[in-house]
Amino acid sequence: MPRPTNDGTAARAAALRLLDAVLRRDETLEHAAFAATRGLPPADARLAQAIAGETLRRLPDLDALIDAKMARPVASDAKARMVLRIALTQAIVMNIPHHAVVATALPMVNGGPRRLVHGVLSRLLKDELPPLEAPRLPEELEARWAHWGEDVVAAARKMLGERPPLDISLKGDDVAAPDGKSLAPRHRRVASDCTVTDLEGFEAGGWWVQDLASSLPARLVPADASTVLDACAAPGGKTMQLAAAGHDVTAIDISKRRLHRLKQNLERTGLAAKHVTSDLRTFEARPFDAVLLDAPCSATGTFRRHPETLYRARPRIIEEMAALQDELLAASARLVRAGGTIVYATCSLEREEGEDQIEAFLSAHPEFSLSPANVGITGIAPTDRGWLRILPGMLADEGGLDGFFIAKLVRAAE
Ligand SMILES: C[S@@+](CC[C@H](N)C(=O)[O-])C[C@H]1O[C@@H](n2cnc3c(N)ncnc32)[C@H](O)[C@@H]1O
Repeated sequence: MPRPTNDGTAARAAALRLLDAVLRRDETLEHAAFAATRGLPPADARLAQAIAGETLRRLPDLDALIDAKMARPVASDAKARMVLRIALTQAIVMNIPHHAVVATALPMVNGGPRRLVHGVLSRLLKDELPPLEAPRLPEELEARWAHWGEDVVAAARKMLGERPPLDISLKGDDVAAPDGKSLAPRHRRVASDCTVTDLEGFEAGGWWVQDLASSLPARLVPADASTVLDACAAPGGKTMQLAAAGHDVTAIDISKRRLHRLKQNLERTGLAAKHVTSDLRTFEARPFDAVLLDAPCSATGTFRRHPETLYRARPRIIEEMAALQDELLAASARLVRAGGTIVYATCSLEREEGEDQIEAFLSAHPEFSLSPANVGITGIAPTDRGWLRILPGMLADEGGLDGFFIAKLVRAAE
């Protein structure tokens, strides 16, 4: 087990392991953090995650700066480049003194490309470094999102360079909760530079952290739906909304580990829902009045909080996710009663996981039709087709919200 250090090298080595896990092994930062920061004091673990996260936000710009100082090209996954990326991030974004940046970078390349890293880093740190406030997105992603419009891509860049706001959902109207601006019923946007567990009312359990966009799908479940299946439920943000709204909720998820977190969330908030570990595709039950399908996806809409999605969401992953969503939608159709509602959602900015998915579903299931996804929030309105497409740039003056696609599908009465 690594020993705690007071010279900062262990945190940088952990940041390097995190970056490596994301860029070379396609892991999420959250998943990679278990192994990469094991045994580190919490402050070092937090620093490692902050360095890796900030590096991933600005990778194309960091690489351009590095390349300008390299005599010969260096592979994108070479250790020298990884160490230089981490070092530059600390100097540019985190305002860490240059001597500390160099002193913690060089031990990572001892016995390796130390001379190269030292030389390039010295040349880089001599110059005035740009602030990188609106970082470029990876090239292939900028190309993929171009169809949303230049303004959307520009807004995405801006959002990537900013600290995302912290949204909370309230269990009721009179709960103890931190102050903040309310953009929707039972929503509050609070200061983001704080520790969540220190905020007012956390222990009392009257609220939970949930991006405003992520709270929209549950708002579309009809108030008179008595029984609701939360079909991909963990860790339970939407389950809690549904339970707080008074529905009889059954929450299922294929992951036992994630469902355990849902159980803990229900316990903290004192809300009730049945929970079952199950694959939705084989789940059997009497049809529900409504099914909320918050499907697994590439999660590219959450790039502000999870910048690694910008690199993980390659076309093959999107294709695999779309195939799974197709199966999950078919299972949801089987589990909703005649006259009932399916709310389908993905935190993705890819049409394959949103618009295309629903058009294909409607062709294969003529018994379903779209109902306008009106959430009654200023600035968030359904498209002409009736679904909600949440894009970068929406509610920008308020701090924005995650990218999402949400459709409300109603099954014809028999
Ligand atoms: C987007 S997350 C759900 C987030 C959750 N609705 C919330 O608001 O907290 C998608 C979830 O789908 C689950 N999942 C993936 N495949 C599944 C399947 N075949 N059946 C049921 N759940 C599945 C994953 O384990 C994951 O927890």
